[in-house]
Amino acid sequence: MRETPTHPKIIALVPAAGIGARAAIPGKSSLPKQYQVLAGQPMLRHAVSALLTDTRVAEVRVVVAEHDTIVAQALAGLPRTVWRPYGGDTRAHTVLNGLADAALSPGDWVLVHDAARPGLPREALGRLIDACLAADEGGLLALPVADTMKRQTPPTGEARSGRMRIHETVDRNGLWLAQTPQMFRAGQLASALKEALARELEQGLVITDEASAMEAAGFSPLLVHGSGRNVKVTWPEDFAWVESWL
Ligand SMILES: Nc1ccn([C@@H]2O[C@H](COP(=O)(O)OP(=O)(O)OP(=O)(O)O)[C@@H](O)[C@H]2O)c(=O)n1
Ligand SMILES: C[C@](O)(CO)[C@H](O)COP(=O)(O)O
Repeated sequence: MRETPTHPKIIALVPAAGIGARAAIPGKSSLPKQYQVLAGQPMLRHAVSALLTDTRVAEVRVVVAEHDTIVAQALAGLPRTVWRPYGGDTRAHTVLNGLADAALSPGDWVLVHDAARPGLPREALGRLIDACLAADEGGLLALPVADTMKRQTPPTGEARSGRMRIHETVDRNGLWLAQTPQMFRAGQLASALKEALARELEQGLVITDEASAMEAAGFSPLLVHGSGRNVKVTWPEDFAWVESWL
């Protein structure tokens, strides 16, 4: 990476190399969920378009699976948008590959956003950028937990199988649900992800988002109020209700 210039730029990076296993209907072959059409457009196009609504975002870089043949059509004509076939085995690998490929200075900001969150409102994106720039610290969109929280027994297992029982009620006070975008300095994020991936192998550290890698590296990312519309399409039934208000 180059030296940090006086005015760091802000780019967005969209990991879009997943297969959407949980969103697939058993026994039916389907496109990865990011290419499913919602309100006339592929979900990925909605997610990228949402990022482009803030003119401070200089570029959106989409990282897709190596043999992806759909992305060019899905994103055709969008300004300030490029895509690369460097998807990895996990989301963290995909993000790290995307960072390595981008010509970024360590001090540039990167907004990592799921392809599977097509409903990001412009105001929520703006809130995150404003908060991180003002504090000069990384952060993420998130929502305080609104429901009563239960922990299941047995502790591992398919939560949707219907064979789980309650082990205990968990105090929701102070708990948040992490969303994306998650905004960090490029240099710090790349180092944190590399370190976290090494520890994942050696110590079983779990990294499901960029913030978990940053936390493991000793940072305490800002929690910025997200939006109920910024949900992640995860299960088959999510497509219909997310589409209904896109
Ligand atoms: N190896 C991977 C895995 C996930 N992702 C991306 O990470 C985002 C959030 O992940 P998730 O919702 O878990 O997507 P999938 O991994 O596709 O879903 P599933 O776990 O159900 O297979 C998505 O934009 C997905 O495409 C990625 O780029 N590379
Ligand atoms: C990054 C993320 O969307 C934050 O909620 C999430 O951690 C990634 O999705 P996964 O379903 O846990 O793989």
